[in-house]
Amino acid sequence: MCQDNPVLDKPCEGAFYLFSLASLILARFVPAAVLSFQWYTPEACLQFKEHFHAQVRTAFCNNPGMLKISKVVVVGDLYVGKTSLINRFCKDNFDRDYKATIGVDFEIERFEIIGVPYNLQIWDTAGQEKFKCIASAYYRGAEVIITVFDLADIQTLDHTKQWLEDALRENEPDSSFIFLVGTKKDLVSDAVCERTELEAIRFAKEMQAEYWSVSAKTGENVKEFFSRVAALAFEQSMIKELENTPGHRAQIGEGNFIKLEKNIVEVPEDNTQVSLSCC
Ligand SMILES: Nc1nc2c(ncn2[C@@H]2O[C@H](COP(=O)(O)OP(=O)(O)OP(=O)(O)O)[C@@H](O)[C@H]2O)c(=O)[nH]1
Ligand SMILES: [Mg+2]
Repeated sequence: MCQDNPVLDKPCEGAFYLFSLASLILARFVPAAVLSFQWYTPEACLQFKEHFHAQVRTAFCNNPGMLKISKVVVVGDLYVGKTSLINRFCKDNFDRDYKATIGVDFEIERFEIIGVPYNLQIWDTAGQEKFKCIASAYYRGAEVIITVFDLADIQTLDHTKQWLEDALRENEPDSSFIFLVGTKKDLVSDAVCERTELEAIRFAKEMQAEYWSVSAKTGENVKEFFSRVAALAFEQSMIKELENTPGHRAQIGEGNFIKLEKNIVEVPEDNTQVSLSCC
């Protein structure tokens, strides 16, 4: 079983809190695309209840037993570390040996956001050319597209635009959050990392993506990154659902919501962070 994320559970203090709050307020009111120049840090991933859209808060106060699922698709060159990133997050392990993904694979990860259960369905796709047509069949309906490159192999960054273009082609315009993720942070020196990140942030801007750097080996930024993914996807899908539904609140619970059998969730009135629940 996964442990609760200690970073997310511990209260923020002092400068961290201010930074976090400022980032969140920015993140709440400014679309991710506009923020793409920002370099996200673990502190930026916290999302408090009051920062969610009022419609979303109201919907969940009235319907705390609903469970929502969002689809996440992870793309990028072979060997960049897509599977390792997902395995570090979902299974908290790391394998030094390379085992190429054949076609696609997926994991479901449970979250609790503002006291509400929420699932991410994370699709891991193969980077090898020969599997591309199998993998691309699974791009459709992605609420989040994560384009991955290897911080230690700059060429893989050049290819991210093509991966993103392929994934976007299968989705409605402006329907997906886009992330650009540099992996294997542990393999590069601070100077190389900094240089590559400058280039990556430039790419992220063009791709209208949010940039993160992580290490599946050490776990650096991995939980924080997926918590950010979950918080943004959750809010966006809720707002979309509410906007697309005449009568808004009256219709909550239809569409792709899954009703839980029993009401296991209490929505607390105080500040509630995004937290990871057991696998
Ligand atoms: N040092 C280090 N090695 C990593 C990291 N992430 C992945 N690797 C290694 O890089 C290799 C490739 O990782 P995978 O996760 O299998 O790569 P992939 O992108 O899923 O590859 P395909 O499935 O072929 O598309 C493996 O040997 C991993 O152990 C990391 O953060 N640090
Ligand atoms: Mg793989």
